[in-house]
Amino acid sequence: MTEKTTETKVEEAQTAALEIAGLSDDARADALHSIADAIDANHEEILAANEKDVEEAEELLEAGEYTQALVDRLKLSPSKLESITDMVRSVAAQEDPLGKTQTARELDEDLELYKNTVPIGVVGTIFESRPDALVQIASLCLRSGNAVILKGGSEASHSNRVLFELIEEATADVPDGWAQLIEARADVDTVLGMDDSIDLVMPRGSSEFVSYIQDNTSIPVLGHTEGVCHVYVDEDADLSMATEIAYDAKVQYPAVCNAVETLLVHESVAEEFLPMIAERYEDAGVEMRGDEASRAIVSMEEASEADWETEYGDLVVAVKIVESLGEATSHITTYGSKHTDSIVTDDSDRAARFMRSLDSASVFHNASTRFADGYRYGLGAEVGISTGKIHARGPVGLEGLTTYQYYLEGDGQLVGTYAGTDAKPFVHEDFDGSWTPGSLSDR
Ligand SMILES: NC(=O)C1=CN([C@@H]2O[C@H](COP(=O)(O)OP(=O)(O)OC[C@H]3O[C@@H](n4cnc5c(N)ncnc54)[C@H](OP(=O)(O)O)[C@@H]3O)[C@@H](O)[C@H]2O)C=CC1
Ligand SMILES: N[C@@H](CCC(=O)OP(=O)(O)O)C(=O)O
Repeated sequence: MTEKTTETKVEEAQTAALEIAGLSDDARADALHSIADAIDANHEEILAANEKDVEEAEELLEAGEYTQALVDRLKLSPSKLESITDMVRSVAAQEDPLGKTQTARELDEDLELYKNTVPIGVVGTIFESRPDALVQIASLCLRSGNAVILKGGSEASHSNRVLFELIEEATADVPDGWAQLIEARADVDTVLGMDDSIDLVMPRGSSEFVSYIQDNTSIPVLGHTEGVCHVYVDEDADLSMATEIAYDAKVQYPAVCNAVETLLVHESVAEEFLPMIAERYEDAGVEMRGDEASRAIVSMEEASEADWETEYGDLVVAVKIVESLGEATSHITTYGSKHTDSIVTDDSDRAARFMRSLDSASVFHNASTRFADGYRYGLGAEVGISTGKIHARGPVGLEGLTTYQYYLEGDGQLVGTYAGTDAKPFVHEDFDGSWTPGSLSDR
């Protein structure tokens, strides 16, 4: 059998998008349960494929060509597979994102305007070598009635192929072609040129890569890029809490984009706090790199200017002592990536100042940056963490995969009635109600 071209795959997805949008809530949820069951039943096959990817990646890690962070994100395990299927089932359990009436407005008697959620259409996704991302993205797209083009990182190709085939087989009742796998960078370039057929491109990866996508397509792009995340330990912080948060944010999963990269510490608590966190970090093997003031308190490597803007994705953290909250927020504005930043303080006014001064997608008070995640936000899963502002920010779940349509239900009204010297005034009053196909509400 000849392999389909990328153009054919995109065309098939476009046809499927129109059909999948019409599938019932139950049909979309049932298909997700079939995906979860298929993954549960095929651990061996998935892990064998993943083993091949990991072996190849580990060779390149030894040769110094890959980072540990890449290998960590690539690796699957039985427990990771369980958490993947939990996420798929959790996406299935989410309320139907489609057909929700966001606004019902009476324009005049028997003239009603409804703003209703609908799928985006065909979504092109390009993501890093993280096989769980393929399953999360496909699940969210299916639940929200979108067709999806999936392009994962080349290091995960064996894992992605097996997972994709399982998803395809498990969703035999869903319109054919709703999910398509592409593998080469050249295929991505083809997709970027198909602006008539693709409605949105979501790239996840380095900022260079996301810029490359933005520069090479006229399709709207929702970028998901690096996380240079901060924890600021304020002068009024509970230092035990600050230690636990700084530890969790760095150590719990250092390879991911919501891990903390820079700790900012108010000068009045630095003498007490830095030795506390240094002891915990030392136990976990975290390397600290600090400014001169931090190094005068705890022995660590010197941080260079480049450290402030580096996403280590590893057990390394930069440390800086600041004189004020203003200095902390200005440091974050200068060097951060508008992903996720957190303040630890008992002073709610200062917490509010911190949160309002920053332009990051997620800003936390007394919590670890690692909470920036679709599953933890109750979205079921995430397509990724958007570092763009329009149309979705932070963890992108089902809502970020929908747009809306206006439906107007009338009874023969004409615009001429509402224009000119004897113009009839509009009512323009919102009411509680949802659109019922083809009829006016019986309020
Ligand atoms: N905010 C978020 O949700 C996320 C952020 N990230 C960030 O991404 C970075 C790590 O990603 P990394 O593993 O380096 O991923 P890369 O940026 O190297 O690659 C990601 C994907 O883009 C593809 N790609 C890269 N360059 C091109 C190109 N020129 N043309 C076509 N496709 C291309 C890769 O394909 P190929 O493998 O074939 O090269 C891969 O599928 C980190 O900074 C991380 O924080 C990652 C994921 C999510
Ligand atoms: N939300 C995810 C991390 C986000 C993400 O996609 O990270 P990554 O792909 O590793 O850069 C989590 O908390 O595991």
